[in-house]
Amino acid sequence: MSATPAVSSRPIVVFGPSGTGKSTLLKRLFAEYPTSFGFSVSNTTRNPRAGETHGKDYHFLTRDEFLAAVERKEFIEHAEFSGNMYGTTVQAVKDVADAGKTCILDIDVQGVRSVKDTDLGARFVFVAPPSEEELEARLRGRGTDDEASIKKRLDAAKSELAYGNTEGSCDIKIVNDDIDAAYKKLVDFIFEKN
Ligand SMILES: Nc1ncnc2c1ncn2[C@@H]1O[C@H](COP(=O)(O)OP(=O)(O)OP(=O)(O)O)[C@@H](O)[C@H]1O
Repeated sequence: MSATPAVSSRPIVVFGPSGTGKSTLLKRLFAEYPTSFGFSVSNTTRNPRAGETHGKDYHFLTRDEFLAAVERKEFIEHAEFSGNMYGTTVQAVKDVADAGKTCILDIDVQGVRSVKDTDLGARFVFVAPPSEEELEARLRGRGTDDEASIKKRLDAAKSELAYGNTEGSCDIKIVNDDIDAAYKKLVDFIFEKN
């Protein structure tokens, strides 16, 4: 068995259209290196559910606290879903590095732009589909979205692809054609083997 490579404090931002395979790649990464990586703890204004712990599952904030943190520009990204606010702060990402892990951020293009405006020193991975046809096939094959949601995701994919293909948007573009090859590229990039 090979030794686990040294952990970097620089966050890794993974972005790309919905259905391109980000979760699939990250699941494999976390399974292979269970102690090296972490996700940041999100903030939310929704009420805790049974068994959820403040600071572990979420940082639970009142709406006023949340809005004050937005005002202080503490958020990388935030959004409202069914009446509750959710978001990721710069501090939450730094907390992961302070715990000795590399923070992985799986975010959209707006979030990517926002991370670039911080002092996090992140590295950026654009996960691209082999083609738009294959992306559509994967979204359908996943079986988690209805027709309207698939249309919405494919629409959003166009601007995600355009951004990812822009010079300087990422440090590496990984075309997720063959999953094993794509995963190897991801690992080599993360551990700076190339
Ligand atoms: N290289 C690959 N070849 C074929 N199918 C793949 C490949 N990678 C992922 N898939 C499949 O494509 C579908 C979408 O993958 P996944 O859910 O990981 O995408 P995602 O980018 O995380 O999407 P979202 O942003 O919506 O969370 C899944 O059914 C997954 O099993």
